[in-house]
Amino acid sequence: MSEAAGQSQSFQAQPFQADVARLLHLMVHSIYSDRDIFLRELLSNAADACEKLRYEALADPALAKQPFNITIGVDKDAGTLAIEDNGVGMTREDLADSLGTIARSGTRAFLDRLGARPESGELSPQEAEDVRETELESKGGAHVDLIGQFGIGFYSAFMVADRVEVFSRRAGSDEAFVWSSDGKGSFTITPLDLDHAPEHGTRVVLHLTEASKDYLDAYKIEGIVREHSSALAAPIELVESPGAEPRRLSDGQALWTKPKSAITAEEYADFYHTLAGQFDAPALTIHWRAEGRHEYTVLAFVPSSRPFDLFNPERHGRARLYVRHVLITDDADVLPRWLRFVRLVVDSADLPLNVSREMIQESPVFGAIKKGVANKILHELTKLAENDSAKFDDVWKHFGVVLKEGLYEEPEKRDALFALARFASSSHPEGGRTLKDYIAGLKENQTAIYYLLGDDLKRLAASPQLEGFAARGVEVLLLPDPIDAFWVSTAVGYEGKPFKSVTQGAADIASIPLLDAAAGEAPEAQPPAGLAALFALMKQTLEDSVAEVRASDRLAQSPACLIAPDRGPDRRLEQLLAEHGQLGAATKPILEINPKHPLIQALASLVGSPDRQKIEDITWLIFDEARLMEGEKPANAPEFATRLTRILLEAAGRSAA
Ligand SMILES: Nc1ncnc2c1ncn2[C@@H]1O[C@H](COP(=O)(O)OP(=O)(O)OP(=O)(O)O)[C@@H](O)[C@H]1O
Repeated sequence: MSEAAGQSQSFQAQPFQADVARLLHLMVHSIYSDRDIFLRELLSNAADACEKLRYEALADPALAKQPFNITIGVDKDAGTLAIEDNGVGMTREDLADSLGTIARSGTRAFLDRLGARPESGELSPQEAEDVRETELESKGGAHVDLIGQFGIGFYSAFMVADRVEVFSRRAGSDEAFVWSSDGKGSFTITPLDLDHAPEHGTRVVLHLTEASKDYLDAYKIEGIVREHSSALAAPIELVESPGAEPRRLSDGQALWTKPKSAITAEEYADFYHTLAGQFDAPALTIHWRAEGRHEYTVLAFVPSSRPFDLFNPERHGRARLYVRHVLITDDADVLPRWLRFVRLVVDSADLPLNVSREMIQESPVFGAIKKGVANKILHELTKLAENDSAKFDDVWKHFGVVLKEGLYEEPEKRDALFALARFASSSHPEGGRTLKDYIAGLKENQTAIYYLLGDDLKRLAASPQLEGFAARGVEVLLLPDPIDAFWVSTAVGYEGKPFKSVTQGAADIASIPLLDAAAGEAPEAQPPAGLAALFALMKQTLEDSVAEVRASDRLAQSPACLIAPDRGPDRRLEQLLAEHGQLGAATKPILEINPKHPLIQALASLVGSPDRQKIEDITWLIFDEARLMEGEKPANAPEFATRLTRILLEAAGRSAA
C-alpha cells in the first residue's frame, strides 16, 4: 500500500475492538465514585513511557533529547487537561494497537468478570450499543467495585472526558500522529505536523465533560498527584494556565531509593497500588537494601486479597527489575512460583546495564539476588507469623495454597515453610493449626502425623475414616488442596514423625487407648459369628471392584469405608494423577468394614439364607455409600438405583414386582 493510500485510510474512523467498546461504555456510564483514578493511570503510563526511553537510550543516547519530565497542563478556557511526557512515544501502529484493542490482561479479566463477552470480532455500533445496554441493565452496579479492583488504564480517561486526543511522536521517528476519539465506538489517527508534536513522547489531551470541570482546579490536581503519584520515577510539573511557569509537584525520586524513615504508610500503599494494579491495602510491606557481596534494594508487597490471575499457569513473579534506577523489565523472573503473589521492585547496583534483558537474567548476580529475595520474604513472613498471628492467618488464608507449592518444589525450604503452614484438622476444622501444635497434642503410642486428603473441607471433616481416630482423640490434618497430595507424599516427616494417610494401609491405631474405655475393646477381639463368611461373600459380590474386604479399627459409627492398599498411592493422589492423564491403571481399593455396626451384624446373620439377592444388594449399596462419602459417584448408577429401589420397597413393606 502506498503511503498516501495508507494515510487516507487512517483518516477514516476505525471501530474499536468489541471489548474496548464495552469497556468505554462502562467508563462513560460509570457511577464509580473514585474518578480520580484516571489521572493516576495517565501519569503512570507517562512515567512508564519515560522508563522505556531511559532503557532504549542506553544503547542510543541520542534518542532522549531532554531530561525526563511529565507536565500536567490546564487550560480553563478550552476546558482541557493535558498530560504530557517526553518518553518513548508511539508510532501510528502503536496508537492503533495500544489504544484500540485491549492488551492488558487485567482489563480482560475485568471484562470476563462482568460475564460472557460478545462474540469476538467487531460489532456494528448499534449492535455494540444494544449488547452494552443489556449488560448494564442486567449487571446493575456490579462493575463498580471491579473497576477499583483492577484499574483500567488509559480508557479511564473517558470517565471524565467526552473527547480524548493523543498527540504522539516515537523517539527517533520523524513522523507524528494524533489519535482522537469521543469514546463512542470508533477512533481516528491522523498525521500530525511536527511543529505541533512533542520532540519525543506523548501529550494526552482530555476535553473534560461539564461534570468533570473540577479537574481544572490546581489544588485538586496537586492533591491527587501528592496522594497517588509522587513515587513515580519521573518528576511531575503543573502548568496552571497556557504559558505559565511550571510548578513542580513531585521530584521523580523513586520511592524505594528514599530512606524508610522518609516514607509514610500511605506512600507505600499508593506505590503498591500503582505497581500491582490492585487497590487493596498491602498486608505486608518489606523494604530493604542488601549490602554485601551484592548491592540491591527491594521493595516488596504481600497483597491482602488474591490477584485475579493467581492460578494462571503463565503468571510469574511479575517483578520490576531496575539496574541503577533504569527499568530493565517489568516482568523479571525474580521470585519462585510459590511466592508469585508478592509484588516487588528490585533495583540492582551490580547487574550489567549494557547487555540484553535476557542476559541480565541469566547472570550469576541475578541468581544471587533471586536467592536473597526469596529468603528475605520467607524470613519476614515467619516474623509476621510469630508477631501478629491474626494478620498472618489472613495471609495464609489467601496464599497458603500457593506457599504449599514450595513444600513440594523446594525441599530445602521445607522446614521454613512447615513453620508457616496452617492447617484445618479433625479437632480444629476452622483451621489455624500448626505442625508444632499437632506434635504438642500427640497421644500415647501415636507414632505418625495423620492426614486425610480430599477436595472439600466439609466433606473431609465428616469422613467415616476419621471415626476411629476421633474415638482415640487423635488429631487428623484435613488437606483439601490438590497440592497437598503432592507435598505430603514426598515430605519425610516433621520432628521425627512420618506423615501417614488415614485412607491408606492399616490404620495402626489399635494400640492408642480409646478416650472412652467403656466403648469396648478392639474390634478384632470379638468378631461376630459368620463375619469371615460375610467378608468372603462380599468380596465375591464386588468381584474386581475391590482388592480386599476386611475388618477395620478406624470406624466407629459408619458401616464401611474405602482405603488404599498399604503400598501404592493414596486414593486422592491417584484421583489427581488420573485427572491429569498420568495414571495407567488405578489400584483397587480395600473395603474396610466396621464389624460392630448393626447393619454389618444383621448382614452377617443373613449369610447362608436363601435371600442371596438381598445380601448382594446391600453389599453393593454399602460399597457405593463409601464411594459417595468420598465425593465419588456410585460405581454403576443404573444398578445403584435399581438396588436402592428394591431395598426401599422392601423397607416400605412391598416386594419388588
Ligand atoms: N503516555 C504513553 N506513552 C507511550 N505509550 C503509552 C502511553 N500511554 C499508553 N501507552 C500505550 O498504551 C498501552 C495501553 O495503556 P493502558 O494504560 O491501557 O495499559 P498498560 O499501561 O499497558 O497497563 P499496565 O498498567 O498493566 O502496564 C500501554 O501499554 C502503552 O503501550
